Amino acid sequence: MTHQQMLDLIQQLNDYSYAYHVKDEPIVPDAVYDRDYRQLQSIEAEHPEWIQADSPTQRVGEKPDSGFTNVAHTVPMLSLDNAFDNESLADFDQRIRKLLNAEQVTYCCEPKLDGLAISLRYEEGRLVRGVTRGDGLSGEDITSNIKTIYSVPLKLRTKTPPAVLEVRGEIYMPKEGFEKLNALAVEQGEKTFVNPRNAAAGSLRQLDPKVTAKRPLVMCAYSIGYVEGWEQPESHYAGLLQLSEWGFRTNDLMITAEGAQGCIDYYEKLNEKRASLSYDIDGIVYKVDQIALQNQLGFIARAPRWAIARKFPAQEEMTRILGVDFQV
Ligand SMILES: CC(C)(CNC(=O)c1ccc(Oc2ccccc2)cc1)c1ccc2c(N)nc(N)nc2n1
Repeated sequence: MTHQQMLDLIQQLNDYSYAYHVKDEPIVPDAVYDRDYRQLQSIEAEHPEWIQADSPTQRVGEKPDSGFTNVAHTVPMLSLDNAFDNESLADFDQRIRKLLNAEQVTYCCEPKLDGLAISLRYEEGRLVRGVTRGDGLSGEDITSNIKTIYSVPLKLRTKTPPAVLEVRGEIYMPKEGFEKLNALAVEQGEKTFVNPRNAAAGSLRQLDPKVTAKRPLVMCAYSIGYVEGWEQPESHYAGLLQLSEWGFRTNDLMITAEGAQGCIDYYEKLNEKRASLSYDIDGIVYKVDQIALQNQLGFIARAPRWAIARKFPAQEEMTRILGVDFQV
């Protein structure tokens, strides 16, 4: 096989993986993926000098020699103010309309996944670093573990990537993967995790990427952070669609809605769906969709004035563990 044929094989395998892990629409049976993957492994064994950074064989590397280093975020990872009821959502909308002197504001409404926040840095379209949120100003460099997650693209799916792109998102463990992981832990007489969020956190804290690679982790993008050499779209929602084209998983339940009522309707709808989702959510994040309006509104201390989280009632851990509903 020639060098170009190997490059085509890498592209083919990455296309299979994008379809399966990002779009949830597999285009080949697993056996085909495995056969092509093994073929790539044997070519790379024959020609190590041909190995590419975005080859799927490069997802599971060696342990970092000593722990995780601390890295400063280029742009802080901000926290969110909370709204606890519909009235405070209405107050949020009213405050914004007043500050903007606007009749009605369009919001981007996104499920708030119950996982860990992460910031990914791409240079010329290639993944160079993955950093945990930490205290918002700096976090731990867990790149070796991040690379093992199939829904994290090793290379952006575009020939004209931004010079620098930082993407923020959530790493989470779907409920089914969580149940299977705990069942296996019980079988092996090991510690079980209390909930998917803790299981995801524990999996990302592993020093050995080979352990993380065996954990069913998913990454969902929710924000463009720092960017260089690319004209950002005017709307946050359009920015997320662009991320999806570049190879990131975004949440298919996100919508744009008009005003406080649109946000309240979305809350009621999602609250009904919540128990049937394949992953845990702990609320909704509402964001002013127009970037120019976000910039006009700015931030209060470490939270944006233009975004707010609306939490669902805490899901009783006992309900989860015993499956008995304690809501009286
Ligand atoms: C809105 C934001 C706080 C992200 N945005 C930022 O972190 C952020 C950070 C600097 C920004 O601009 C600055 C640039 C320089 C200095 C200060 C701010 C803008 C946004 C946020 C936080 C958590 C989220 C979550 N769990 N789920 C979803 N779905 N969305 C979320 N969105």
